Amino acid sequence: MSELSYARYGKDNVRLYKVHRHEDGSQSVVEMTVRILLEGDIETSYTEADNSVVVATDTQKQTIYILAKQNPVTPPELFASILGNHFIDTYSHIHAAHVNIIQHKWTRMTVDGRPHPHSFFRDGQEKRLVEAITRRGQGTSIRSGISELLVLKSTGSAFYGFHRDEYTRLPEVWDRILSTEVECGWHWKNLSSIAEVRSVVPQFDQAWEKSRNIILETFAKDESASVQNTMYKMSDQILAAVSLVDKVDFALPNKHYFEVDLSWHKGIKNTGRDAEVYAPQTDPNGLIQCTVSRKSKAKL
Ligand SMILES: O=c1[nH]c(=O)c2[nH]c(=O)[nH]c2[nH]1
Repeated sequence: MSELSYARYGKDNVRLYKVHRHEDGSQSVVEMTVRILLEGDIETSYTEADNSVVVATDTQKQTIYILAKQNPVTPPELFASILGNHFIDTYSHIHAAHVNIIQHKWTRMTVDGRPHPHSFFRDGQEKRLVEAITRRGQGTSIRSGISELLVLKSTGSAFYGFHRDEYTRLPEVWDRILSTEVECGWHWKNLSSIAEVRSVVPQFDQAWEKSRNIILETFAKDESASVQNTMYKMSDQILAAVSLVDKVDFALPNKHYFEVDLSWHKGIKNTGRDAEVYAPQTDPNGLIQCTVSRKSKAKL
C-alpha cells in the first residue's frame, strides 16, 4: 500500500563551544551549531518499529562533543568531514552522513590598543557555513559558505533598461541605494577521503577569506547595473581565485529603500536628486539567485 521513499534522521541545533588555550596565556574560542542527518539501512525503524538499526540522536550529539574534544573543530570543513567519516566508518549500515555546521562570530576585543587575550564580542550576525555530505565509497562533497552578511551602498548602483509593458510601474534609476544580505556558497571538488580533506585544510580558511573579500570589494567597487550582474561578477572572481572550487551559488535579497515624497509639507524637495530621507522596506523584497560553474574544458 505504501513505501518509505525518503528517510534521514539525526540531531539538529547541537550548540558547541571550544576553547583553545595557547602557551602564551591567551585563548581562542569557537562557537558553532551542528546538524547531523544519517542515511542508510534504517527503513525498518520506520516500517517495523525496529530500533536496533537506530543510532540514537542522543548518541549522535554525544559523539559531536567527544570528537570535538579529540579533534580540532577548525576549519569547520575539516570537523564536518571528521564527523561524517566517523558515522560511516563506525556503523556499517549507515551509508551517508549529512553534516551542517554554522560557525558564529566571536571577534577578539581590542583593549588599550591591544588584542585582548580572552575577551570577544559578537561582531555582526554573519555566519560561516559548511554542508558536508560523506557517502560510503564516494568521499566527501563540501559546500562552504557565508550567510547573513548585511551590506549597503548609498550610491554606485543603477537599474534601467529592463523590460517594460502594461504591468510595469517601476521607473528607471541611474542612482539608487543597494542593500542585500549575502548568502553565498562555494562547492569544492569531491574529496575522495578524509586524508584528501586533511591535505587541503589550509585552503578552507583561505577560500573563506578570499571569497569574503571578493564579495565585499566587488559590492563596493562595482558600478552595479543590477543585482544579477554584480553577483555574477562575484561568482566569476571566486571561481578564478579558488582552483579547487567548481561551482559558486548566491542568493541575494534586494532590500528596497523607498523615496518619501514630502512635497505635501511646505513643498519640501525629497525625491530624485533631492532625496535624503528614505523609508527602508522589510517586505516584499526582490530575491535574485544564481549558480555559476567552472566551464568544463573542451574535450580534445
Ligand atoms: O537589480 C535588480 N534586479 C531586478 O531584477 C530588479 N527588479 C526590480 O524591481 N528591481 C531590480 N533590481
